[in-house]
Amino acid sequence: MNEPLLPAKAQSPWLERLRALRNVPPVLHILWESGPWVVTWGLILRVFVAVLPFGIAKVAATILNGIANALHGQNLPGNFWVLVATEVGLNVALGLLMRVIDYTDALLANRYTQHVSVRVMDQAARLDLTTYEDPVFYDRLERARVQATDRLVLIQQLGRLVQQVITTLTFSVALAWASPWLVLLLALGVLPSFVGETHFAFLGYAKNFRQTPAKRQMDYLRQVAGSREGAKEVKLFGLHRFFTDRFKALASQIYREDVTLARSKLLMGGLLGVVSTLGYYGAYVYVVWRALAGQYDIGQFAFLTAAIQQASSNLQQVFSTASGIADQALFLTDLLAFFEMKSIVDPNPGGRRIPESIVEGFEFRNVSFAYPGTTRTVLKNFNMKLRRGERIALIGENGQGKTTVVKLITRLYDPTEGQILLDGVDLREYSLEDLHRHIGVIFQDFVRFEMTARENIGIGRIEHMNNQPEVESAAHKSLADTVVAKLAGGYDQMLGRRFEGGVELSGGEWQKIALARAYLRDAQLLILDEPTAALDARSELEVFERFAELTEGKMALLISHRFSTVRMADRIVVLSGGRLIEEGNHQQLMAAGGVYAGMFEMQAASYR
Ligand SMILES: Nc1ncnc2c1ncn2[C@@H]1O[C@H](COP(=O)(O)OP(=O)(O)OP(=O)(O)O)[C@@H](O)[C@H]1O
Repeated sequence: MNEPLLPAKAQSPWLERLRALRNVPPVLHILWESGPWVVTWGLILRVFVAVLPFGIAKVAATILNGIANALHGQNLPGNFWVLVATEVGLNVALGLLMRVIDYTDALLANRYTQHVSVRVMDQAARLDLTTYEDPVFYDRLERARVQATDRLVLIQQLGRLVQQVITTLTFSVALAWASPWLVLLLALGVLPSFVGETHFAFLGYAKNFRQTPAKRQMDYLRQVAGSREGAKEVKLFGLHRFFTDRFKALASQIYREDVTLARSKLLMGGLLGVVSTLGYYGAYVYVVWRALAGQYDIGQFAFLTAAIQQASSNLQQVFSTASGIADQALFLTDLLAFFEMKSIVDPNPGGRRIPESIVEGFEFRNVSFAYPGTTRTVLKNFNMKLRRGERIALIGENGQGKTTVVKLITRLYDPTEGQILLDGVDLREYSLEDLHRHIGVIFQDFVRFEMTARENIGIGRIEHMNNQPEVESAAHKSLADTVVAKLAGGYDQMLGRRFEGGVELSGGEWQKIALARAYLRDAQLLILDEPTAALDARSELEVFERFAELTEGKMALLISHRFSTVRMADRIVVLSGGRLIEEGNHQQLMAAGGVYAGMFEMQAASYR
């Protein structure tokens, strides 16, 4: 997962390019899935459009011969005006069909974008947090996101390729019929520009690949300097210039690389273009020469020059479209690689069901843990039990591993060593989805969904989102009802300022809304990480009085730095350096006079 798809400077562009073509079949598959009917119709129309130019040139040649004969005193052929009408009809049909093709391409691009965007979202949700820690993953996700949209070009190119191949074949057969040299001359002229085109397409991709980390940084700077969240600090700390300078430095580095590539493309492209023009005119002069020798009548001459023009430009387009597809296929490497990524945490969908009524509870047994990609052990031989009906408070100084315990019990990560047991069975043996169904958790950095108040609460239990009495009861338990009462739109009030009509809440108000989410869940284990950090003293006391009633008979894990909250727990676990150093209830720990007692006294003293 960690190795980049391409080295910083690609060593073997041709090999990479050929390998990228492996992406075409899966992309065709995705296209087909996005809209089988649109694809089929698009193809049928392309075949018509591909053969029409041949018919048009043939009819034009016959018309020309008719005119030449008439000028030499012979009668016009009987069907002359029918031919003229056919010529006009074919050209009108061609124009119309091209428009219909544009329409089907646009439809397909729309469906493709939607289909792929949904797949990207599904896949991002399936992947575990471990994957999100990895910057390579982030770069890939970023590229995959871009690749999910804006693939109209690829769709058009695939369709055009079919069309161009057919048109080239029809005219090439006609030319080879007249003289195989003509086809050879044209092919020799076109080949060098194909090589040039694909070479630059590859260099372009490699460049974009290299630039992704810098572009991600630029996006970040743009966002932080221009967002509502960043605005306060950017202004007050005078960070504007600092951010723009950093942005400009990155932008000019990217600009230099872009210009270098564009220049060499201009030089080489121009040179190779001359070669193909020479090939084209070589074939043309050959036809002129044979016409002068009396081997072609005027109709044949006109047809052959049209055929040279059509075969040459279509052949050239076949190559450039193919190289464009290879180029686009290279870009899709990331999208497809992203689709194939697997979670490290095994969701075990067929695993055991969580008991409807947990008997013994959870147990951390000799658990050690280091975050992926790091070597520092955050938890060391950690042992802790959480019995049925128990309310545990986890305390410790910053960075001692409290939130990490929550991430492990919810299996956002798995322990590096040791086991977490639920009713004596390793947590990994249970279905992850079922585990999550039985846990209600609100993290310290809970999400403020820019949606309505009802949705913000309902997210705790999606199926009950529209069950008004339940949403209201959860809101009452967490004091969110007092927040909602002040909102003009009540439960349907949009929260946050991103969307029209939204109102911003204070930190404590958001926290009450988030708490309601946990209460709505009706889980066997309720986990609150700093649940009252933003609440005022009165709210905190009220929340906890209710909390005690609400968690009766359930398990609760509470992380807090406020001892007024902590002392209500049945058992307090003190973490230090990733180890459990003390445990007991408030009275026991105070009597023991250890770390807890010291911390408690310190906080109490600061209030006196
Ligand atoms: N995603 C991560 N990747 C690497 N290290 C991490 C990650 N998250 C946390 N850590 C490290 O793990 C240690 C424990 O973090 P944790 O969040 O569990 O602490 P905490 O006790 O909850 O702290 P606080 O009281 O500040 O919330 C910290 O030193 C932190 O740097």
